[in-house]
Amino acid sequence: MKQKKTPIISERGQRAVMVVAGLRLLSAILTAAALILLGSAVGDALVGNEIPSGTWIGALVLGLLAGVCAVLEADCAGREARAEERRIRSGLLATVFRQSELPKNATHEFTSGRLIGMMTDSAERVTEYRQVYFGSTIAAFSIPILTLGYVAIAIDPIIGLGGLIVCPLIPLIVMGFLKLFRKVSSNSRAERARLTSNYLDAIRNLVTIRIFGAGPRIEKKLRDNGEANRGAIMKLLAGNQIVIIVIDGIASLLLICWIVFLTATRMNVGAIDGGEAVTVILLLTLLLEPLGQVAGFFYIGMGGMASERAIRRYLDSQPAAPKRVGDATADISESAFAIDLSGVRYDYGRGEVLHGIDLTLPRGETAAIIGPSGSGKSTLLSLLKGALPPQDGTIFVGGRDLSALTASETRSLTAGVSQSTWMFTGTIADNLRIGKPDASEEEMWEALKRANVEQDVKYMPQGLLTKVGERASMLSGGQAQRLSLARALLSGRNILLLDEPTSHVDMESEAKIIDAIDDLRGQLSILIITHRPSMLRLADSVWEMSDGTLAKVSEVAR
Ligand SMILES: Nc1ncnc2c1ncn2[C@@H]1O[C@H](COP(=O)(O)OP(=O)(O)OP(=O)(O)O)[C@@H](O)[C@H]1O
Repeated sequence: MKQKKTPIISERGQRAVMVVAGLRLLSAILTAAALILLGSAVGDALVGNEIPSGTWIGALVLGLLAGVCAVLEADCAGREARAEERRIRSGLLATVFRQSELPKNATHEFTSGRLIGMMTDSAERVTEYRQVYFGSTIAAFSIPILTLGYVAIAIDPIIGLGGLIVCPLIPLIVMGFLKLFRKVSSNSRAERARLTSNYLDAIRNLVTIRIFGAGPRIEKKLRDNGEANRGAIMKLLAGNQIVIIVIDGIASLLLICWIVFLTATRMNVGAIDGGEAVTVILLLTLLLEPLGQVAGFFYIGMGGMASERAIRRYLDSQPAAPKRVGDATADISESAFAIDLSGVRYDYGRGEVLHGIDLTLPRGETAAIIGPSGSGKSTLLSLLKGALPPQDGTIFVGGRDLSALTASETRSLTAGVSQSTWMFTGTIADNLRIGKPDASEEEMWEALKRANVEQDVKYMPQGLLTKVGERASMLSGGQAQRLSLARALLSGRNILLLDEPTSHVDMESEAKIIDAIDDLRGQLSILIITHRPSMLRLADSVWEMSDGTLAKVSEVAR
């Protein structure tokens, strides 16, 4: 059975396409009516008849109405294009957020750079193509057929049918060019996507690039990418120009000559009179409607179709939106355990890395996991955080079975601090409110106090409104970690997952973080991954991960 394609454009958007097509058609019909009136007026003038007084006014009114339709078409197309663009972007963003993790593999088709390109450039191209171009193109290609049909019925069948015979020529030429330029067009898109990805990579790794003095090399690479992109665009534009010259210059000239030849011949044999001949010649303007669309086809059409295919491929490769999305923060049923794992296994696809993990963290207690690098600690934490989907064994967090939850529900069960904190460019308050959007100032100060960073913020020039800089460049590593802890506390979740929170900070900051966690003990359930012996004294139980297996090594009776 053929799989149903994921719709990129909403139902409303699809209806808008039909409205745009309808308005373009209506505008053409009104123009045709005005031209027919004018043609008959010329016919009357040619034989010396009096021109009916309403003719000019009628033609004027019809022309004005055609203009109004054209304006409405442009307005509807533009408005709906922007609305669809917003919808596509937020749909893509929601899909990205639903992913358990962002692609790490550079060979993955949808790298971060590609996703950014998709949400910006591609979303715009799709809507420009669908909402603005597609409807008017459908109409533009039907207008010559309707016009020639009218000519065949109302004026002369030979001219009408003779014109209809050559009509398919234009789509055939377009399809020929389409084949010819497909590769040029896809090359241009590939180069653009490569450039976006490489720029993003360079920006993300600025510090590393600087440390290793790799600036000139990266700069040269980006320059080469930019040059390749420019070359690809120039080739595309050159192709577009060729198409415009061929279609406009040759096809339209041939069509005009052919219709004029038929009209003159029929007038010669007396099949039509002068007025009818003039009407056919005036209607020629409508026969050239599709030619106007052809020029856009290679830029808007091909780019839009390819972007649509890429977005669909991305959406189809991602899990569908969950049916139910609940806020699972309510925690914590009657379960005695904040975390309860039994027989948990995990395989990234290259062999098992967790071999049947059993772990219990009683509510209100603190557990620490130690173990060498690569033994599986982060994998275990990723499962608990909902960054990896459960595979084998049972995982209960806050009394909830993770196999029955969506990734976002799982994520909402816990809060955490990781090795290096991500801060948004904004104020301290902005960053805290990620944890609780409606947090009051009092709540924020309380969280800062609990995270042992209240004094630091008080001494900052603008307190909560102090800007942290890009990637928290105005804060010390230790302050960023404690702010991250405050953010986790503000979220109100009562299970904390701490992934080596002191690994990148100095001893003074480490002491402050340890003090903060010490004060939280008993109030929250805390799981800490750590290499630091100083943190172990916080733990009620210490577990050791070794090559994918976990064993309890000590327990403090309190
Ligand atoms: N995304 C991934 N894809 C494939 N294998 C992975 C991935 N992440 C981790 N691994 C592998 O899983 C194993 C456990 O890695 P993990 O990061 O969980 O160890 P860790 O104990 O947290 O190490 P560290 O202390 O260095 O962070 C390693 O062999 C690692 O190579």
